[in-house]
Amino acid sequence: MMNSIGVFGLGVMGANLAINMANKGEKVAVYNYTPDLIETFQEKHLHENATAYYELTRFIDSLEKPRKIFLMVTAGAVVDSVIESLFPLLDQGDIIMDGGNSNFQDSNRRYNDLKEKGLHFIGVGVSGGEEGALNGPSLMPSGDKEAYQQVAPILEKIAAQVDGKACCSYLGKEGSGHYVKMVHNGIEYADMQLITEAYQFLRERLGLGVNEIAAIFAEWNKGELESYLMEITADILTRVDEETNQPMIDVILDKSGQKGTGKWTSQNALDIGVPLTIVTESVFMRFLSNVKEERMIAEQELEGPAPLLEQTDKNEWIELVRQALVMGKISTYAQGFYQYKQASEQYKWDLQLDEIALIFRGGCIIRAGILNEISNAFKEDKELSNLFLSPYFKAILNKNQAAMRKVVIKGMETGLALPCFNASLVYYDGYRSGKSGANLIQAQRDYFGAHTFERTDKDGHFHIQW
Ligand SMILES: NC(=O)C1=CN([C@@H]2O[C@H](COP(=O)(O)OP(=O)(O)OC[C@H]3O[C@@H](n4cnc5c(N)ncnc54)[C@H](OP(=O)(O)O)[C@@H]3O)[C@@H](O)[C@H]2O)C=CC1
Ligand SMILES: O=C(CO)[C@H](O)[C@H](O)COP(=O)(O)O
Repeated sequence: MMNSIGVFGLGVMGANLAINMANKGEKVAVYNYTPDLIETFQEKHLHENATAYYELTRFIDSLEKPRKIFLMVTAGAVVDSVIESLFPLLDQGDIIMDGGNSNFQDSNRRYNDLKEKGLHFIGVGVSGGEEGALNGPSLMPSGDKEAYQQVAPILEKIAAQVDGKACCSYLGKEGSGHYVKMVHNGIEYADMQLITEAYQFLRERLGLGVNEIAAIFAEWNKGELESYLMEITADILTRVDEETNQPMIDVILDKSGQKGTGKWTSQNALDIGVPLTIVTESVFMRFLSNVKEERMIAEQELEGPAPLLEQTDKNEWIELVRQALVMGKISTYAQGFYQYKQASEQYKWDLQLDEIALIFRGGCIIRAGILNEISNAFKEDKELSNLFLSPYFKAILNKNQAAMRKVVIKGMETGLALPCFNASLVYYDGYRSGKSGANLIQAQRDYFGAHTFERTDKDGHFHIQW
């Protein structure tokens, strides 16, 4: 019997996706560039529906036509070299899916190159980590719709399911699926940083212990802040290091890694003219975290205010921080979904924002209760530009902005950097200002560079001798 799909790449994600497919009844062929991971797969994941191949030709020949091959390899040049190795073995109409965190511009190129050669390329954003890959990830596929329809029964079956709906939908042409995944990761960075800022405020300014904070986060996770990241953070804070008996969080070095998708999201926001300040601050904070040695010196050299809040009602501050976190989260999604809207218009992708929010509800790292409301907001008003203006979110922001101000001011007064909380508030105040300061910018530009300006009282572009 022929295999219905082939998985190329048996690292963390590929092996688990292959087993997910096998568990759902697909006959899966698996292959890896080096034999070690094939052996590991056979030892760890023996499955009646999964067959491992050590030779690429046999792997390809075992697949039903049109062949469906799911690549789960390191993003970047590796994807091109794998496609090159596959190309001579494939026939017209075969379908290559790339599930890695590929740059959407690479996916645009691969889509067009393969189309010219008579092959289909489907970029599939995958989120959910190891556990999601095995039990149901969020999948963000794009490419030719007809090609997608041929793989849809498999992808929609292996994806997470929420309220009877698969967390997998055709998103649009070219590399739009990888674009959606990229911005997903940007939101992920910002959400992680916002939770971290809430944690730092509670720990370093209110003086709460990790177990108290774990309990607070677990409680918050039952309400407006319900999300996977909130849930795992509460869990992380309860973990004790077996070697030192200290909270695990206190023995982890405060230098953050990153693979680049957050940075790409910010770079693209600059390219297409979107104010993505919260994600960008979170990327910058990861960079700043990495100069640990310099920060340790600066801590001794540079002055700041007394760090702890005195004579304070802790419960009142805990609630203020919760409200600030809700506002930060809404602001992050507002900016991220605004980026989707702008990208969709500029790249002519016709992204459906309500659908994107739906497929993020299960399987992925940013899954959160708020996504139902985000989907509703864009479903109710297809022209909605910014979530801030939807009735549901407007009401929350009008209520929570006062709390955000108090937390941000207290952070500044006590010398605690809260870049993402601060960026949320700056964005909120900037967005709700009918009058910006850009008239002065325009005057300056015209003064030094004769760049012209528009007037408030008549049409046209004007330049004056200053
Ligand atoms: N880990 C996660 O949580 C998530 C990861 N992703 C993305 O999925 C992709 C895979 O990630 P993950 O499984 O974690 O990574 P791993 O490092 O576990 O696996 C990488 C895979 O790529 C293969 N590979 C590396 N170099 C080459 C090469 N030159 N030619 C052919 N194959 C090669 C490896 O094979 P070999 O051992 O033979 O080198 C291995 O199968 C990445 O793009 C990642 O960004 C997406 C969502 C979540
Ligand atoms: O795509 C993912 C989750 O959605 C990966 O876990 C990704 O590696 C996370 O990004 P980074 O390593 O840059 O923090």
